[in-house]
Amino acid sequence: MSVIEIHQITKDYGDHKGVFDVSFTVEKGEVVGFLGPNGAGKTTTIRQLMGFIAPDKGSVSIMGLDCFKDADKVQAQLGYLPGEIAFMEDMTGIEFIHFMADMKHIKDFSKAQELIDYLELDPKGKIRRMSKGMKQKIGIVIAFMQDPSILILDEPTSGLDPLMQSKFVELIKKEKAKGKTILMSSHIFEEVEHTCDRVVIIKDGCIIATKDMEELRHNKRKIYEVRFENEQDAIAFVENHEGCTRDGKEIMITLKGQVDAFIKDLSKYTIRDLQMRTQSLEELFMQYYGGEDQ
Ligand SMILES: Nc1ncnc2c1ncn2[C@@H]1O[C@H](COP(=O)(O)OP(=O)(O)OP(=O)(O)O)[C@@H](O)[C@H]1O
Repeated sequence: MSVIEIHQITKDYGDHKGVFDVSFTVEKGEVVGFLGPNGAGKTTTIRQLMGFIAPDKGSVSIMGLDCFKDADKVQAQLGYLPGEIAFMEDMTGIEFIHFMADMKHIKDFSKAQELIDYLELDPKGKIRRMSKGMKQKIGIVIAFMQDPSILILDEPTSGLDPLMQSKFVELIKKEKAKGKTILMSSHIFEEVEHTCDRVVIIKDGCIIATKDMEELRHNKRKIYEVRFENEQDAIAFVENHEGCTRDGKEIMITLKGQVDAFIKDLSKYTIRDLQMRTQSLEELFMQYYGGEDQ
């Protein structure tokens, strides 16, 4: 049995909005990234995992419990960071954290204090006067403070500065080392690359790819940028090479293998400059987002 099991769920909001026949699992100890463009259906899926809404069709379970029917039991086991946190704005940060700790029957506050210190959060002020980043840190403290074995995080680093984003990556790595099962949606490719074992990509409410991170790293293509001596040669080269783009005397092509024929063809021309770089994970994901074939 997988820790998280999403089986053929559909939640149809009409007008092609919602999620359609979505299935995936998260295994024990796995960190899975849930990626997709705005409005793709990530939060809608996560809300069904939290039991806030029921699927029209299909089923969602965590540790064998139905996420909607057994919502209370499921939620009690989870650490959850919502995409948009509903705060009690008149409370101070620390009052709100204590309030949530009481709701979750957390007696030992040491983990919460450890997280407050780690995230360099000053929780004394009123929430209504806090920045987006400070509020996000409060959300992270609340999600992690009960030391849950399963974490569901909806865009966890939204609003955090780069230093805090990398501290968050370290936090996920530590939790992963402890065997935690984590599902997190994200728009930040670097954090996904550094933390996830697998990524599930959703677009227009449907899963379009599930990829092992190692496999993705291995499949990264190489991007070649070539500056020709004269434009006519660049034009001729582009005509003979599919997927090649040109800007004046410069051409750009993305290759996976096939490099020998490319270099031999290039040698027929006078070349001013040649640069090669490995495709970033972001560029790779953009192919999925844009719907290009892999
Ligand atoms: N309660 C609702 N009623 C009608 N439409 C909804 C409802 N909730 C979500 N939607 C629509 O369903 C689609 C998926 O929304 P969702 O919030 O799941 O996307 P997302 O992948 O989390 O996007 P983002 O990255 O922008 O947070 C969107 O078009 C959204 O407008």
